[in-house]
Amino acid sequence: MSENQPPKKDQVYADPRAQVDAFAFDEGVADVFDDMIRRSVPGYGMTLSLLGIIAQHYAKPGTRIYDLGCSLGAGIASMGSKLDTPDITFHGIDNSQPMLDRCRPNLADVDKRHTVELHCQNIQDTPIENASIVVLNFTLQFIPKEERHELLARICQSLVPGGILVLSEKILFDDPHIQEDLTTLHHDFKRANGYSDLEISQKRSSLENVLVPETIDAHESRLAAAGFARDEIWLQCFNFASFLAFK
Ligand SMILES: C[S@@+](CC[C@H](N)C(=O)[O-])C[C@H]1O[C@@H](n2cnc3c(N)ncnc32)[C@H](O)[C@@H]1O
Ligand SMILES: O=C(O)C(=O)C[C@]1(C(=O)O)C=C[C@@H](O)C=C1
Repeated sequence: MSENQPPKKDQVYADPRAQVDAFAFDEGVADVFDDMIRRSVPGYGMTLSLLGIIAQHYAKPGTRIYDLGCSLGAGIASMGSKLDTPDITFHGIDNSQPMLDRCRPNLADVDKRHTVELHCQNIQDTPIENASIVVLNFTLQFIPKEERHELLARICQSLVPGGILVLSEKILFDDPHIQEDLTTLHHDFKRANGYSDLEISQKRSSLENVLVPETIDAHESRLAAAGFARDEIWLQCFNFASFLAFK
């Protein structure tokens, strides 16, 4: 993602002899993360580019925009590089130092227009205030299920009137046939992007109990319980969906 270096290819799960450990956002993953997420999440590029348009609509002068689980800064770059709203401060939060170490160089354009603060922190401990936009782009799925409500309730309380949450997640389906088919289509997408069957199955094992997806109903019930007045899915690609939630 850095403008100066060619993207590094994700081969984290390509070695047949390697032990498959629980998935972690460590140096090895951070080093190839842009390639990994683009080849793994259908609609990721579209999610990012439309996030820029969403930000132009909902950002309010004198407020903050939070990207919780900002990784390499792709969300902040997409929102901030064209945003003209004055007096915006971006807050990028991630608890992976290897991610944040590689983040700032990707924000050169945003840095010219807005203040950007990066914090290495658990998003569950991050004070959130005066927010017009909060983004959880494929991050809530890594928070223990029973702790998700509290985070969303805090986010809702922090939003200024007219503020929004963008929540993107891998999702589950109640119907086992649909679950099976959309999982197969997701794996077909990965194969079409050059991943081998071994890489797909090793990554699947490593994400087991680390990335815990839920159904659309479960997300929408939690958003309502957390205080959001309404929400809608604005993008879905196979088993990945993004919600817009309004205070
Ligand atoms: C799938 S990545 C997010 C991708 C990124 N939002 C994007 O759009 O490119 C999930 C990120 O959330 C971070 N993360 C997971 N749990 C976290 C937590 N409890 N606190 C802070 N960051 C967390 C990980 O380190 C990782 O960088
Ligand atoms: O590869 C998968 O199966 C995924 O679920 C993709 C996913 C994600 O949704 O966060 C999983 C881990 C990495 O962070 C990148 C992408």
